[in-house]
Amino acid sequence: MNEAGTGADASPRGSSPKDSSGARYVEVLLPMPLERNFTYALGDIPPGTLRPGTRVAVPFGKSKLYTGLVVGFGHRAPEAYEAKEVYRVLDEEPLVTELQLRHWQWIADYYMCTAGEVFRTAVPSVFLLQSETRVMLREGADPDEKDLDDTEFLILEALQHQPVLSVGEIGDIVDRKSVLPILHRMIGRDLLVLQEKLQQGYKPLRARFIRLHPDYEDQAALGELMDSMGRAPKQSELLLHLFQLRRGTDKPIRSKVLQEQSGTSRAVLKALIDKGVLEEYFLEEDRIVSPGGGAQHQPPELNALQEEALGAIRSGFESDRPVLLHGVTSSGKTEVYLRLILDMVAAGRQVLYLVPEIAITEQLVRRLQRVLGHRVAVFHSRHSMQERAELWYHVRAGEEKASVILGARSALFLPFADLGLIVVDEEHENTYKQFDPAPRYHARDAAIVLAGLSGARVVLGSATPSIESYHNARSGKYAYARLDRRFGDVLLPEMELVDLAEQFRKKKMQGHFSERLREEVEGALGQGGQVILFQNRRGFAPIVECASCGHAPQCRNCDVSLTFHRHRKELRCHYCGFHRLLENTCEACGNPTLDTKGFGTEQVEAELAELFPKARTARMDLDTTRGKHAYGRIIQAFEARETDILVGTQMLTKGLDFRNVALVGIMNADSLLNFPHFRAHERCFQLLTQVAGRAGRTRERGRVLIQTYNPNHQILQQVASGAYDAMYAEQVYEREQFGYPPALRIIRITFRHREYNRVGEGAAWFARSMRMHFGKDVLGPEFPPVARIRNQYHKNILLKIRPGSGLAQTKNSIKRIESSFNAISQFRSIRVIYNVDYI
Ligand SMILES: Nc1ncnc2c1ncn2[C@@H]1O[C@H](COP(=O)(O)OP(=O)(O)OP(=O)(O)O)[C@@H](O)[C@H]1O
Ligand SMILES: [Zn+2]
Repeated sequence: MNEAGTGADASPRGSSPKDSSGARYVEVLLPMPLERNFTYALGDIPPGTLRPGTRVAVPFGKSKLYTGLVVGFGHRAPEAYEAKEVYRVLDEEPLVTELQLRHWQWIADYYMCTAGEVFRTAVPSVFLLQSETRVMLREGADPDEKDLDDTEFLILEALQHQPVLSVGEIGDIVDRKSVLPILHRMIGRDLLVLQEKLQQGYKPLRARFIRLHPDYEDQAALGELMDSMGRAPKQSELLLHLFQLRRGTDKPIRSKVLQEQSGTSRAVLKALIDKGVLEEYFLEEDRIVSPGGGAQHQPPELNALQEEALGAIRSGFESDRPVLLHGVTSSGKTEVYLRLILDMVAAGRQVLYLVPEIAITEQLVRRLQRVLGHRVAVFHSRHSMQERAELWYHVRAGEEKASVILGARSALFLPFADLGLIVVDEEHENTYKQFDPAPRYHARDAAIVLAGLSGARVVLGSATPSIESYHNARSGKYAYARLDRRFGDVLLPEMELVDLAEQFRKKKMQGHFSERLREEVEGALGQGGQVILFQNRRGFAPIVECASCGHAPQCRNCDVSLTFHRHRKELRCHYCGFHRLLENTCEACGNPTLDTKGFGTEQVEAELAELFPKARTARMDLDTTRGKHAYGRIIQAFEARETDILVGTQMLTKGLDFRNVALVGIMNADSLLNFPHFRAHERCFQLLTQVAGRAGRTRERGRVLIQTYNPNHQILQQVASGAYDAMYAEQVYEREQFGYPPALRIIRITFRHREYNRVGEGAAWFARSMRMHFGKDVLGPEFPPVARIRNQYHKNILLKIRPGSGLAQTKNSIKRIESSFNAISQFRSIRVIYNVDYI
């Protein structure tokens, strides 16, 4: 089964007229991987009520209902099948703009998927009710019976008996024709919600905040109060600290901070609350918006370098090109974006601020809200569907509270009314590329196309630009601005490479800590500084091996060794989540001689407890950050200096701004160097430079220690000396030699099936056909390093596309090969997956 449906009978897409007058048919896009749109009859529906982007409920397949989008109009019935009738029109105003439809079509064409797949990804699922969608009563919903019509009443009653029902089941209970629009309306009125898979470990992060009771805001009353405090010195001390904290800010004050600052106990605070002098209240941390609405604070003055960069960006905009802002870590790129954002907001246009990972942007949210107030909204995949749906409408209406949208790659799909600027922060991050499922788009590149359609500006920012973007800047395709120095002229951290082989030989290792690293950690802590330790593997040890027979426990679904997690005494697969308890004896030979190899963050943390028993440590990796607010908690504790040493994986690298980090230690750089990928060296440079960039950002120069067995490796030398341009020159040269981007474009084609032999035969057949067209530009098929994941075998073909060889034509040829492939019965069940611009 090919992912894109049957490619054979594809009809040209997007060719039908957009004008509805006199139309009797509509062309409907369904949120599924179908190669073409379906035509439906309008029946009694007046065509004037429809526009492209309006949702309609339509039947599809055997008596199933789907939510589709009108994309065109027609006067004649389709020839191949009898058109069914549209059941209902779901929107008065189109949910999706015509500009979005054009953008989706570009994504579908470029990334070789269907517009239906883009539709499914782009629109929050709450807008896409279909027969299988499961709905339930919203907790606490208590509608007045008067406000309900008979059908609504019936639905609510049915849901009281059976808490979860599918849309199809509800359709059977009431009149099936009308159920979708009614449900959409009831969701809009907050009576129903979709059943969502609950986030694992989800708990809203609520913190206690404290304020003066409004009665005492009055000067006279306050004076009286302070006079009466004579016999309670601790209480008056605490009040004085509260006034101090309030000075110059109107941010909410956390009870905990007040207690710490005043050095008083909870009992003192409690006494004042009981007296009615103070009030305690709760807020969810990520909902804090500066009170009073509008912008509260002026942004800081830019320094001369920042002004210069700002000027360069603005003149780049004049030339209608995207601008690459290349600024070393902590050079103040964010403040420069802020100026551009303020310009745009003042002009009444919208801004999209893309970040690689939304969960770790609380710091950034706070920085933006300080200046922009309530005009910033966060689009977060962990927000409830309701919240995402609301934001959708705000963005579409161009409301003030949706002036600036901060989000990860999917925020690109919001229905902007008037988009003026897109900021792509940390543009080099590979999380901008969606890997699975289709559309496998690159958000940076799709953002540039969206900006082109919207008449918006684009600024891409990074301390370590991707080779592609820097290449585009050098060739003049992008304009370029540079920030070479850190803000406040703080020096970039001093880097030192520590030779692990030598340390072992001289017996200077303790666990995975060299003598140098131990000294530096001690030194940093001794001076009240904080430490970040980076290890790119989670868990305790990636491999468990029997010392007697050499057996290493493997995942039963994937071709990988299981990782040992000591805390849970478990072996876990990082590909499929399979886990089991670790036995004391080897499952193969029965000897109690199991040993671990390699190490992950959990082990680093355990060693720290022995080496630095007094230090307060925390760990940030996938295992410790599953809940919605887990990142936030770890980051805030580190900011508040409640943690001395933070151990983590690459999550640590993404734009965090800590003030007090004196030392960054890279536990082992070698696994990054030896990764089998044409981008390995580029990524290693980026990752290490970014982690290193967390050190010494504000006052004193920070230090970075890199432990490695390859201290003379070119890339590590380049990291240590901050030689981005040298790294770039070398990588570009190599990629030209071996034929990789940016010299060429690549498409990776993956074949996936449960049976090893079938994948092999199918991929071989496909590769042979491709070689007839493309000759030597076809590489493979090859099994990837992990050939089986979740019981599916994978095999890859890589196609290299030379400049000027017609991308569209190439894709058509591949699609034709795929049609023939699907005509061969034993191959039909093999999934074919395209990844254009595979990174
Ligand atoms: N003009 C300014 N006035 C005052 N403080 C500034 C100014 N510019 C930057 N800073 C401060 O300098 C620090 C680094 O700035 P910022 O976080 O914007 O750097 P960055 O270039 O985005 O860094 P990175 O790429 O490492 O994320 C921040 O704490 C920021 O508040
Ligand atoms: Zn597995």
